[in-house]
Amino acid sequence: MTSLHSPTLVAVAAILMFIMTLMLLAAWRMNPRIAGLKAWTLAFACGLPICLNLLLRDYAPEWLSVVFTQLSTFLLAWLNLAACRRYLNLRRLPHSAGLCTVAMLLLSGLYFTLVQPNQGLRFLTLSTVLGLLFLLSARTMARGGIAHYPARYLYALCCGSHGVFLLLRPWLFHIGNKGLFDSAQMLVVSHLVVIEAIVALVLLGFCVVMLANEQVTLALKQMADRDPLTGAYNRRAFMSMLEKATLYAHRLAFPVSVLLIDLDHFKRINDTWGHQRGDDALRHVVQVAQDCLREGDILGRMGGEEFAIMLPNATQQEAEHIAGRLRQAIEAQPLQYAGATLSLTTSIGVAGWLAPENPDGLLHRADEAMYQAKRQGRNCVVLAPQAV
Ligand SMILES: Nc1nc2c(ncn2[C@@H]2O[C@H](COP(=O)(O)OP(=O)(O)OP(=O)(O)O)[C@@H](O)[C@H]2O)c(=O)[nH]1
Repeated sequence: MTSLHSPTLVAVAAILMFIMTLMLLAAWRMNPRIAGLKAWTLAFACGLPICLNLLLRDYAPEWLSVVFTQLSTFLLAWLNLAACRRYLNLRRLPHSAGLCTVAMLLLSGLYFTLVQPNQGLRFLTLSTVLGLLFLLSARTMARGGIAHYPARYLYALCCGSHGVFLLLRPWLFHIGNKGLFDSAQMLVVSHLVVIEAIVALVLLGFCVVMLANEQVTLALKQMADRDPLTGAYNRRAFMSMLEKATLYAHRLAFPVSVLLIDLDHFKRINDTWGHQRGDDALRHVVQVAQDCLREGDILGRMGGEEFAIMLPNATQQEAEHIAGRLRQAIEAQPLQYAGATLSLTTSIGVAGWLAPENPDGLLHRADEAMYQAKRQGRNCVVLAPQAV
């Protein structure tokens, strides 16, 4: 590695940074709604001046080169952290924290250059700040569950490893300067530092593209599976999940039940209060229902003012209990609008899955029970007969 020519290495890094910035710029222009892409593009754009500064530092006064290095590397790490927070819709970083850190970096940089020259301490200060910022970015991104968001964890891994290396590299130079490394080995160490930075930034660039892709895929899946008005699953997604649940129930012999819920006299709400309030009422009912359900229960909008809930691992009796609780909750929490109260009630049909019934048959029995509830005067729960 001693045969590597340092300026060539830095020039390669500059070309790579330029390509990565263009790649992110294209990703941002194509997906301007993905939060954080703009900040990531700007962060990578800082890579280019860092490389140029490394190439030209012999031709400029040392203090100017130090100021430039501190500023551009800090901006890269800070914008990276800001991008992570924007991507996850977290609160923005306070400008005061950024300004204080950069002022501290500039002052220490100038102090260790002009007042008490000490390259080691200058390098240690900068590396520590950058390392901590990258570790903070890694910690910010690692959330949501690796199964759901693998790109976030891959990004966190790359960011975290780079952060650890940044924290360790001053010690590497410290050991070398103590006389443990000869000048050839010190050259290898400095090449290693540049190569690690190139590899880390290229990997991070690809991870950002993966993050953008992950968000687009999730948004498309959301659009395909969810009802846009209420956010509940749509009929197709609900039926597909019910089918899977009945297959598992058949194989593993556990119960599955379904509630079919219809809002009572919903036409009156639309006619009296308008379609807009009708929509609010539908959203309100979904919210109340979600609050009553356990994790793993699936709520779907089957059409109009009709909803279905799948309760995996619940017998018909347990489902009847849950339906009663839900009916009461919806009745007890009317929709408040402009000082008025919109009372809402529901008729609920309950059916427990009977092997080897198919999902349509199960839903049909719940539907029959729901119509029975309507006939019985509404605002009540009716159980489907246990025999098909
Ligand atoms: N606001 C709003 N209304 C909807 C939506 N989908 C269906 N509806 C209305 O829901 C009403 C359903 O009316 P009906 O089927 O007569 O039932 P109902 O008035 O609830 O009476 P019962 O079911 O017999 O208690 C109709 O007026 C539809 O226009 C929607 O997305 N938003």
